[in-house]
Amino acid sequence: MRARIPGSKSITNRALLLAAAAVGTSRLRLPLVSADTIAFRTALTSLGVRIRTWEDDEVWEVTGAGRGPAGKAGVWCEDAGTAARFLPPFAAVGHGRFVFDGSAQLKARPLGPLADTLSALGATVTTGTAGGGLPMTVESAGLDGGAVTVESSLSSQFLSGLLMAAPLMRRPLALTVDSLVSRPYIAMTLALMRRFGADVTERPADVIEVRPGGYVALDLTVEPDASTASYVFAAAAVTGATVTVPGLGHGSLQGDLRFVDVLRQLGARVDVTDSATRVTGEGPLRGGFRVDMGEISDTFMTLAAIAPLADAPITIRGIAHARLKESDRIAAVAQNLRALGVDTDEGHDWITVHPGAPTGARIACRRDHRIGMAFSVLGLRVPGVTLDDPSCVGKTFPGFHEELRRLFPSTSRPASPQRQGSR
Ligand SMILES: O=C(O)C1=C[C@@H](OP(=O)(O)O)[C@@H](O)[C@H](O)C1
Ligand SMILES: C=C(OP(=O)(O)O)C(=O)O
Repeated sequence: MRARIPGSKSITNRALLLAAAAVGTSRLRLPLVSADTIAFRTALTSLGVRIRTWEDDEVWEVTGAGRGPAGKAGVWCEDAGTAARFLPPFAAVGHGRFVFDGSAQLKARPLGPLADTLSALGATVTTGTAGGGLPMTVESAGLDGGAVTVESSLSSQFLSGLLMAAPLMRRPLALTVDSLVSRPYIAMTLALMRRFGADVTERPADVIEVRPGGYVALDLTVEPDASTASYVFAAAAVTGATVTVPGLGHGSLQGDLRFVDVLRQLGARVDVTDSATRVTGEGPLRGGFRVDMGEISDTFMTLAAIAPLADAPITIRGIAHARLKESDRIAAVAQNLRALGVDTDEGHDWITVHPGAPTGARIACRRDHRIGMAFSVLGLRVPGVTLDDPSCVGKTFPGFHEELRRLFPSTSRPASPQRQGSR
């Protein structure tokens, strides 16, 4: 079966920002169209960037001015971490006063290290709480660059935002990276910056140097989202089906494609080519391992939700920063697994899931799309798994339930809002 996986959120929102910072008109083909990317697009529009959509949203055309925004603006980031972390540095290389705000969920997520670094670079920044958080006000008259350290143990997004703004600074910027999580997202940022023409050098000891010179407009086709693909790959592994995702293969910019290595460890067959990735379920899942998912933490819930079906415990570690996302994801996964009758142990940065015979339960999604999607996969094997908020998937994959039903029509599938009447 060929899955229809929408475009990468991380690539879409980076490409929107880089196109907005470039001189000229860029075209993004097959962007992700979901709450997170529409929020990012709308936020850029509030900053004065011209964006047009064509062909039923299959092409987004962005006209950049080659500089940061000017004037005064209020910018609504909704639930999007990428908007709250990528847009303030872009505003700081502009001229004016910009106020960023977002949902209660986003307000609870950290921004302190970004505020500190922007202040060290010369912007005037205030945040909603002492530790940093929305609303964030940025007042600036452009930035000079220089040498700063970016504390990156809570999120890599602070560093990505600063890096992408750096070519619009007046002088070179040298960033020393301290305690980086989610490292593959920085490789994605640097790769996309280079495609848009930036001059970037990675030096020893985690120093990244970016020289001024701006960006040039580009036409870019967005790959399918690898984090989203984890759900259909896991679904193949637990049902014995074969699922192929075209357009995701060797050369992908997304670290989360490495989730298939975890499925291989569980006993699934995995084939990755230049143009596609295919996963086939091959009998019972083999547990009895520990895996560090700190670099691919958006996919740890996909593994944790199917882990009770394995023949031995599975420990996932290195994921403390997953407590700072749309929900405290370690707590959310543990709570829901226990509600399903599955033994679970957790610590600050790890979770152990024991084998079990999960019963049905109503999953508490905590407005977290990935909790909803991960437990829907378990629902393919366990009758009576329902979601308290099926529409939470709209943050990154509004058509998730329909696509899972299209791929697995005959499996006991509970998560559909229509059939369960649980909306
Ligand atoms: O840069 C990005 O596009 C992202 C980075 C990751 O966040 P952290 O760096 O906060 O772990 C990831 O969880 C998020 O979904 C997208
Ligand atoms: C953490 C996530 O989103 P963001 O940080 O971009 O809001 C996610 O999509 O899982």
